[in-house]
Amino acid sequence: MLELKDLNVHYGKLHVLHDLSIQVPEGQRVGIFGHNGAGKTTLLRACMGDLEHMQGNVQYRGNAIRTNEVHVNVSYGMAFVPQGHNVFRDLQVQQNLKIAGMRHEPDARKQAFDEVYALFPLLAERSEQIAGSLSGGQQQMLALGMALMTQPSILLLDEPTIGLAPVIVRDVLASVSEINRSRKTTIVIVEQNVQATLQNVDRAIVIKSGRIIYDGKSADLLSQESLWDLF
Ligand SMILES: Nc1ncnc2c1ncn2[C@@H]1O[C@H](COP(=O)(O)OP(=O)(O)OP(=O)(O)O)[C@@H](O)[C@H]1O
Repeated sequence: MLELKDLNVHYGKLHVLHDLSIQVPEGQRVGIFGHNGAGKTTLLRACMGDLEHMQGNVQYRGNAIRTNEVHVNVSYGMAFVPQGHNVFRDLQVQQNLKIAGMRHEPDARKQAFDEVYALFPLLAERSEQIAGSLSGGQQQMLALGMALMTQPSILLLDEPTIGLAPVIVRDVLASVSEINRSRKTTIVIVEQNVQATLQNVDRAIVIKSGRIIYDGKSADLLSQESLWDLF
């Protein structure tokens, strides 16, 4: 379980997140939506402890998440894929995956490789290709694969479909759902592609100016398009 209780985040004088309390059970897929600047990225960074300061309580699987200790928080089973294609462009696909799985012993790394290649056969086919020569969608698959090399129990994804063509958006979101289905990985995904994402998550949270204005089943939000005017 990921638990945020009375979370407040400021950047200097700017109060970005206001008294947020959210509980994400194991294995749930949660979509976080809202306008630019609503505080979605800040929320993900708070979950990882990737902030200078925050007030309130963030816990993952009973472990207190502390700021400035991302390396410790990762060891609790968390992985964060930030916005953009976070791959080493000059290295091969397999070298990218190897670096991401560096902390593993060889046997565990082999298992992680097998798992990633089973989920993304395209990465296996292109294991020797230079990452920078992959398409945008393929690079995003590689970024997901790299996150999976740490064998996380929760994946925090910041706009993984940004800049991708609609058909590729669907592929990336379907891959995220497949990761959840096959590995039971909890998913927290920030997205601007609201409709496509709602079809791939169980729960939707809408944030406006750092406050939760909707928290409910994604299907309910999907069927009430009038609610989309909220954000
Ligand atoms: N490191 C920072 N220092 C100062 N202000 C910041 C910092 N990061 C974000 N902000 C500000 O905090 C607010 C929330 O930003 P955040 O990136 O969390 O929003 P967001 O909902 O993810 O937006 P976007 O969709 O544009 O990524 C914005 O006003 C932003 O300008």
